Amino acid sequence: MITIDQVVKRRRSRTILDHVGFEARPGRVTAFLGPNGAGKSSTLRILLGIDHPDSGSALFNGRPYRTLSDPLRTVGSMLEGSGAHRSRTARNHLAWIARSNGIPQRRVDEVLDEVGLAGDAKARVAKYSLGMGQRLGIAAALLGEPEMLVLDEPVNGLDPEGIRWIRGLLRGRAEAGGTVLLSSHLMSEVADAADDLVVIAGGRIVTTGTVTEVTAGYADLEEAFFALTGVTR
Ligand SMILES: Nc1ncnc2c1ncn2[C@@H]1O[C@H](COP(=O)(O)OP(=O)(O)OP(=O)(O)O)[C@@H](O)[C@H]1O
Repeated sequence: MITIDQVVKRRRSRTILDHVGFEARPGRVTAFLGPNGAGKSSTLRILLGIDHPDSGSALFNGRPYRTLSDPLRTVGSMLEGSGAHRSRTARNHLAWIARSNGIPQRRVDEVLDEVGLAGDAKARVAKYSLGMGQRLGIAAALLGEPEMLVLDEPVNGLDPEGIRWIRGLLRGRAEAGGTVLLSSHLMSEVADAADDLVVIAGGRIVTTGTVTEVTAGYADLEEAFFALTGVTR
């Protein structure tokens, strides 16, 4: 269970997160949606303990990320692509993360297989496409077999087959009882894969609910997104 409560973040004189609060529950895929600059990454950085809020809290099963005793086995995360150094291979990158977190090396091959990178595992990350980098980031998130996943814009750079693949992966994790939170600025590409939606605009949560609840009264998902976020087409 992920619980974000009344998070406020200021940058210089601007309030970029204004009492942001929502939950992502076990067994469900929660999509955190909003246009560019809405505050998605800032919220997820606070959740993952990279930034501090000015007030409020962001917790995994009631605990801040920084206090988790075995973070990679509890929460798998991806922020801004793979995070791998360009000169490394995917296998080296994952093996290093596994080693430094006490995760068995057999998991490296398992996750490479799971994300479809087994055939490219020995290529340097510099040669990877954007979509392959996303798959590597997701592989790292899965290494510790965590019960919760937090992914920032995971569909970015994926082709239609990749988007279908990630939808299936996220659904599978939720069906196995996991908690899945992913952000996107593309409503249509993730809403189909989601159970619950959280929509943010201008640093404020503008709506939360199931897909049916959020889209009630609108022609379709796109219409709801544009109306709720004030983005003009
Ligand atoms: N380090 C920073 N210093 C100043 N302003 C920042 C900083 N980081 C983010 N912001 C501002 O905070 C707001 C929210 O940014 P954030 O990156 O969280 O949005 P986002 O919804 O993730 O959008 P995107 O998908 O474009 O990253 C934006 O107006 C951004 O300019």
